[in-house]
Amino acid sequence: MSDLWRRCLERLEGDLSAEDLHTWLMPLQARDDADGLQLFAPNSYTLDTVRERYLAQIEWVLQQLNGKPWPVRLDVGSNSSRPAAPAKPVAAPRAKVAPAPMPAFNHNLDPHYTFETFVEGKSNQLGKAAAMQVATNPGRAYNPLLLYGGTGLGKTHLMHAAGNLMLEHNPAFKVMYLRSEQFVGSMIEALRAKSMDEFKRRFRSVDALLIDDIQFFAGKDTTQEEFFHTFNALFESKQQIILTCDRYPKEVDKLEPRLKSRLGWGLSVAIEPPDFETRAAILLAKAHEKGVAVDENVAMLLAKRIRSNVRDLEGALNTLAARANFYGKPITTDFAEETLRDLLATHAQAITIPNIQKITAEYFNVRLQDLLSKRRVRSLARPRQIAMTLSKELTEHSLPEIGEAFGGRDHTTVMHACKTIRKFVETDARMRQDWEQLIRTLTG
Ligand SMILES: Nc1ncnc2c1ncn2[C@@H]1O[C@H](COP(=O)(O)OP(=O)(O)OP(=O)(O)O)[C@@H](O)[C@H]1O
Repeated sequence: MSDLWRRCLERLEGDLSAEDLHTWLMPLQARDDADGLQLFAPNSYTLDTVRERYLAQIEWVLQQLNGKPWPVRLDVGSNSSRPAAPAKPVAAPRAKVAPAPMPAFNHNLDPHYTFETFVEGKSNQLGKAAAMQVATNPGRAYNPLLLYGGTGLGKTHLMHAAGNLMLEHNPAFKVMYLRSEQFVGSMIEALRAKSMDEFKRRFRSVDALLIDDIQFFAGKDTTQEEFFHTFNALFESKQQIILTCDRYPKEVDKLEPRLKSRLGWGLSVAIEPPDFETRAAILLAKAHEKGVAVDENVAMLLAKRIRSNVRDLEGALNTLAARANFYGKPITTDFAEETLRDLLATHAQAITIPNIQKITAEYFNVRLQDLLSKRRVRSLARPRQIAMTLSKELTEHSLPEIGEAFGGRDHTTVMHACKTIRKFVETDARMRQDWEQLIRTLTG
């Protein structure tokens, strides 16, 4: 094993879990030469994961070990295999083979996540528009841009899309994407190596900093402090900041108030769970992208039954595609029902009116019998309206049926509840959070 790589792994041991280290980094083979370190991954999946999750950290450690930036090249293959076929036959010994040119800047962006591959719907159109504006006019449109919402709804996708578009407009633009854990990891490493100046320079020298899932900063005081200063430096010199969070940041416990206030300086946009039509459209688009033949009936079946998030929808599609491929069968609705029986049952199970009533009552800490009673005090009326609206959105029951299930109420009462709650969800952050949390619990 290359000595440099061994030392790099030793350093990383402190920052990464043993599982991550064994799953992703140990299987890599390394070869170092004068031009940098070459890492070989056993397959492209490992390669993509290493590039996306660990490359920035590896480069950082190598820079610490070598006292200067140290290029890393990632390839599929093994140390003993020949390097990727050169364009022309190379007669000279390996040491003289010119290395492939390194990208000028390691932006960590996934090229598949673009605006073209993002399906727009009511639930995400504001987020998409804002991300496009920011990408077209970085540092000037909205700064920071914060995309927030539940898991698997496309926040990361939009963030990468913005970064990719910035690069398309200007390939020299220094965009840096990283997950918040990577920011934390780099900072811990810098603290340990007493190289905080370098750390600061590195993050402040970018044109656009994209940090995913900042809720992980909660409770990490030193990280927040450092991020706060990075934020200020970038903001003042009009460098673009894009962040994502799994909820409205004001609702994240243990996030410093001054940081929360900074996050509100630009534009915060909620990404909502997609409605039925958007789910079906996303599914067809993903199937097309993956070259999987899926007709509209199958897309509608999955979109109707899997409401939790796009990641689950995509997971179901992948399962279907793999099974269909294995058995050499076309993906019909019968095949989908059969293959995904357990999965669809799990998703269907939670979504009955009684279950919605029970979960809503628990969430708001009220008694189920009070929720269904005629009492009209506000502490009961609001949860009741929410439960009615959830029943309308998440089940196939009609307004009269829902009214009946809620203590024999008229269908106009249910209609009014739905109208009120939808308006509240759009305008009131607290209400939106309750709503999204309940949807997650019911559909997750
Ligand atoms: N509107 C959409 N169009 C196309 N693909 C989408 C859309 N929304 C989500 N996806 C896909 O769903 C998957 C999950 O999305 P993503 O990782 O962006 O979610 P997220 O909101 O960042 O979730 P998390 O908070 O868990 O990181 C990705 O493969 C993404 O491409």
